[in-house]
Amino acid sequence: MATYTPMIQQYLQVKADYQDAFLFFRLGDFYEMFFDDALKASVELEITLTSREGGGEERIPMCGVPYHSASQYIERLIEKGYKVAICEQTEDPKQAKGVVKREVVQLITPGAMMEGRGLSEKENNYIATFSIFDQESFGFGYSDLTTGESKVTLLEGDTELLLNEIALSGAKEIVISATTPESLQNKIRERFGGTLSFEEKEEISGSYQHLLNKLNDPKLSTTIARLFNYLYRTQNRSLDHLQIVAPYEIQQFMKIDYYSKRNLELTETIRSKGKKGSLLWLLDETKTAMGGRLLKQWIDRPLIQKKDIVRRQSLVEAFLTHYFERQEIREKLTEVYDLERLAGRVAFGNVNARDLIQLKRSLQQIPALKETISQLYHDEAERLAERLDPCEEIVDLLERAIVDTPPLSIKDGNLIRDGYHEELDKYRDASRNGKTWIAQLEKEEREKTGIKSLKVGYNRVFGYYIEVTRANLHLLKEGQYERKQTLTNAERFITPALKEKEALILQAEEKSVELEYDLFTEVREYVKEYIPRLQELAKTVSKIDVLQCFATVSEERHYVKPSFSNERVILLKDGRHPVVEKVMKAQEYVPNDCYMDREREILLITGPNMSGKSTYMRQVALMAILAQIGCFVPASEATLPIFDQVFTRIGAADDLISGQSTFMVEMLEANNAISNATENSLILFDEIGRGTSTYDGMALAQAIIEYIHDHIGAKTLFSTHYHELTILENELKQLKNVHVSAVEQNGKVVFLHKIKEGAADKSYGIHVAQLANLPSSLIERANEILHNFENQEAEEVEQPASTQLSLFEEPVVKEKPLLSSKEKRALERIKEIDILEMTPMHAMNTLYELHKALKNS
Ligand SMILES: Nc1ncnc2c1ncn2[C@@H]1O[C@H](COP(=O)(O)OP(=O)(O)OP(=O)(O)O)[C@@H](O)[C@H]1O
Repeated sequence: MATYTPMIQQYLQVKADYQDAFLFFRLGDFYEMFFDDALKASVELEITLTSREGGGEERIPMCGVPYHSASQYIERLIEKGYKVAICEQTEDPKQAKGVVKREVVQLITPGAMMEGRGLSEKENNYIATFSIFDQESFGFGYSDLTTGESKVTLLEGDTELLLNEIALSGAKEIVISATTPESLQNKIRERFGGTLSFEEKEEISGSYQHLLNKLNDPKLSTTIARLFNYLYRTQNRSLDHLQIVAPYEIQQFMKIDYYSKRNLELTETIRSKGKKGSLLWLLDETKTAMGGRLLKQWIDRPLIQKKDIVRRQSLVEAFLTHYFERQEIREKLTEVYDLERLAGRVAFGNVNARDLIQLKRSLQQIPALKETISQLYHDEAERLAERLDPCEEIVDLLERAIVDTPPLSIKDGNLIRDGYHEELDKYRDASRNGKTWIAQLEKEEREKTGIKSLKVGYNRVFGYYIEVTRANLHLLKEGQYERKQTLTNAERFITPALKEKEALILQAEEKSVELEYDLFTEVREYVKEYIPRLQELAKTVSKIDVLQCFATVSEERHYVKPSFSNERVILLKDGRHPVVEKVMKAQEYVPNDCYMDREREILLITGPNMSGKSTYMRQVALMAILAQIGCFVPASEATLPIFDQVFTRIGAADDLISGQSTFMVEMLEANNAISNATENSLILFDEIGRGTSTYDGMALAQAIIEYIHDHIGAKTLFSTHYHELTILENELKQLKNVHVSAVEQNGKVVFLHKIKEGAADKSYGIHVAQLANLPSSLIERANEILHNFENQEAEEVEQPASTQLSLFEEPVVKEKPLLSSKEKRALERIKEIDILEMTPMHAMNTLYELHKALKNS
């Protein structure tokens, strides 16, 4: 084995504990990386790879980043899903015997970071954990280190339920025990690509025991303890901002599985995976980062208790009907900084004076906010107003202590106000007096020497000096000043008195900078005591923000307050798809009604491609979700049941990740809906069965519809291309046909996007293909084939037809060659020939022509 230098040995020792992270090893002004870390980091960060001697036989690969700009490199690695261990010198090099002691002071990971580009201000940054109690019982929890929130629940069900919760949380990192089955670990990696981290310690530590007070099941406590142990171990600092852990039950909320959530594009679009184009994007009229995060949480978990929904609705109404107050509230909210994350940074110790000024400004908005909310004259709103805590003590302290525009750095002074601290004022006086003395000196020396251009200057190396230009040097007496530095055009001098003052000034300045830092830390510690109050305030402010946001969107987009039916009735008049409506120009969107009750549990939707079937189905689901998060809905009148669950099978864009065939995913999702839906659920099935052969698909589609009809009774919107299925209306009492209308004008299809009763009479697929500009010869050919199919069908119908489609027997399809138009013309010609009237020559010629025509067909 190579005998490395002591420093490299130290590196290897530290690195051994952080195998899965890049080790940023502090050497002077750089963080250096060695060996494999260096090879990998030089590629990932596009930095130069060098090497150094390290005692071994070969040179050691090395690369490094400057200490002062390290954060941007760290962020880049974290964004790519890596972890970074920060290893600092932990003793003064002057006192070190041998190699300076170094330790990892913080592990930065995708789920545990306090600042940086990877953090989106309107999104939580969750780190999750789970414990496996037995095959069908799991503990699942998650925290946001930036805000200090944590939640935990017990899940009774199979691993799919667990995977679904993980997916819904959107966690960037999952902390698990190394004993977690390999297959489950792989599934998590495949499906979510999040970083996995390991922590074995489940014992509850005293440092956070008090945060578990609300957890009445030890399983909940041990689950979240694993996560806290990981955070305490890797962060190595105060986590005083962690809040009391909130238990939750998934049954308290509308259940929308991860895939349905994606299909409905609730928080991101399927294609771009971005927020733009999602329901969240449409709704986001929040003014604060905290409000933005809460909005996303509300969309992720719609309510199912009528009283809770109605409470939100009535607040939204109060905000909506008070236009001017709402505008004022919105204005005030714009001035409110991210109190939640700020509280986290105060605890973490990385808050600066500018943050504190922003905290002060935010808190200064609270009294006016309180006042305006009281003017809504609404009981619930009044309760919100009462909970707004202006934390006057902090405002007062910050007002007295910190200057209005402090610098970014907290180590260079100029942060603390005059008059805040006597000793600091003394130092400042000393320094100011010294400077006045120097200004005075300049004046006196000019008079004394008669040199008008004589000046007193300062630089870091020589301190204060008197500068005289070369041309004026002759005016100085011999030995008047002590020569210090010669420049091309001037000489610089000092005097003992100047140096004496300089010492006083510099000493005072140094002392005041030190003192300012201490005072700032004191202020920060004081603010730390207020973290729980700030967090409470943040919660109330974010709630107000989301409620005003609902009111704003509802007003701007003309939404109505839905009422809730205990009779499981859906009545939507002039319903619109909120997002499609927004991206379309005004008035272009065609509103549609939807009526469903106990007699109309299933709507079978037919209509041409592109006519708006999916849009219609989605708009019903989105309205249900909007209603259950407490927002108003895009319709002129709306009554809805409270749905316990929403299931969808729409589109196929998202199936690639799981590595299953589209059809398999389609069936898995259908199964998921069928086995979990109740009569209080909403099911959207968009062209189920399309992924297999026509007859298979049709058979499955029909069987699924029958099953839902006979055994579940969930409200179901089922769109299909199989016109044959429309006869089901005759047999299934609660199924009704509706269609999206289209008309044909001059051989082209015009979509009306209007939902009408009854089945569509025609499919317009080829017209749509024409719209998509497929070659005209191809379109012509498709029309021909269609024509043939239709003739063929007509012939088949002439045979005795069964009233129901035969589902499980292979239907008899006559083998018939399909003829091209040329062939058809040739046949027609043969039919028309009167052979008896032909000469042999004429017959030969005709045969030749027919052969020629058919040869190229
Ligand atoms: N009510 C409406 N008003 C105006 N435009 C609409 C409406 N509904 C849908 N559209 C427009 O029609 C397009 C096609 O809609 P959608 O995807 O819902 O059709 P589809 O019938 O489900 O089609 P396919 O059968 O091919 O999946 C949408 O992108 C939208 O631009």
